Amino acid sequence: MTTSETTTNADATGEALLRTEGLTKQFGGLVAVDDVTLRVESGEIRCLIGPNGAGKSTLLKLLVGQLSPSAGQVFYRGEDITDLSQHDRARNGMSMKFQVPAVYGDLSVRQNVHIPLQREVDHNIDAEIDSTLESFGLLDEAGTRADDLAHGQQQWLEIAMASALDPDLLLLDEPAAGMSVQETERTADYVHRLNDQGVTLLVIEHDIDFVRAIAQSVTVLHQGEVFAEGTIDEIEDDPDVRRIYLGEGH
Ligand SMILES: Nc1ncnc2c1ncn2[C@@H]1O[C@H](COP(=O)(O)OP(=O)(O)OP(=O)(O)O)[C@@H](O)[C@H]1O
Repeated sequence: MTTSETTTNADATGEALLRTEGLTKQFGGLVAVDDVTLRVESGEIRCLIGPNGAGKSTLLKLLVGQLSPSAGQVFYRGEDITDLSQHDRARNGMSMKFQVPAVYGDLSVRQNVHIPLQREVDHNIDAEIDSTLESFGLLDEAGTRADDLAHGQQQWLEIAMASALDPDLLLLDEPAAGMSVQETERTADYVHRLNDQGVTLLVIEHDIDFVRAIAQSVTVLHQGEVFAEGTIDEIEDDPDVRRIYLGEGH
């Protein structure tokens, strides 16, 4: 098993941006997330990998407040946010893009990006939408119905929506799923640019080339537990990690 001290960006108080303590989620008799204690440091790009059913999506939903844990706590900037709603977590700077694209298919690309921004009392909202669309290569598609976008563009639209409110922490569930090599590379560029702008990212991904392109550190989940942590090289060289992936087809 690998452990590493590759991430040392904790803030001046030594506090991680996001931290969990013994986080656990049971569905009936199934323990989907099992006693997970994890730190995500401010400024890092962390990838969360693991075989199918390892508990990755469930863990992200616990972090963002879409699910309540059976046990354990979530801390954000040192504050216990376990009982905060998803909305309140978003107001504190956490944002998430889910695995299944959740754009509003009947609305235009522009209207979709307007949704997260509509509470803003900013007179420059049109300029803000334009700039967000431009950042994700979608300005020419502003008037297109979201349902009529290509799959990759829908994924980018969702990342655009999740990043429209300038989150400090962005959680992405398989942002490159179903993308071509070129689209995946572009998604990696977007992730890097968001990170350069100060966004901390926690990304679930199966595509190891994408993980290699973006991850500064990697956490491996297996059967709901943290199985290994380290750099991508350490993780790929870890015989125990290789073993749990054998026969998984990833
Ligand atoms: N709402 C739910 N009710 C019951 N069981 C669930 C629920 N959500 C997830 N599970 C189960 O919890 C386990 C972990 O699922 P989860 O989707 O978190 O895994 P994952 O690592 O994201 O998998 P994948 O890589 O296939 O997306 C699985 O056995 C899954 O069937």
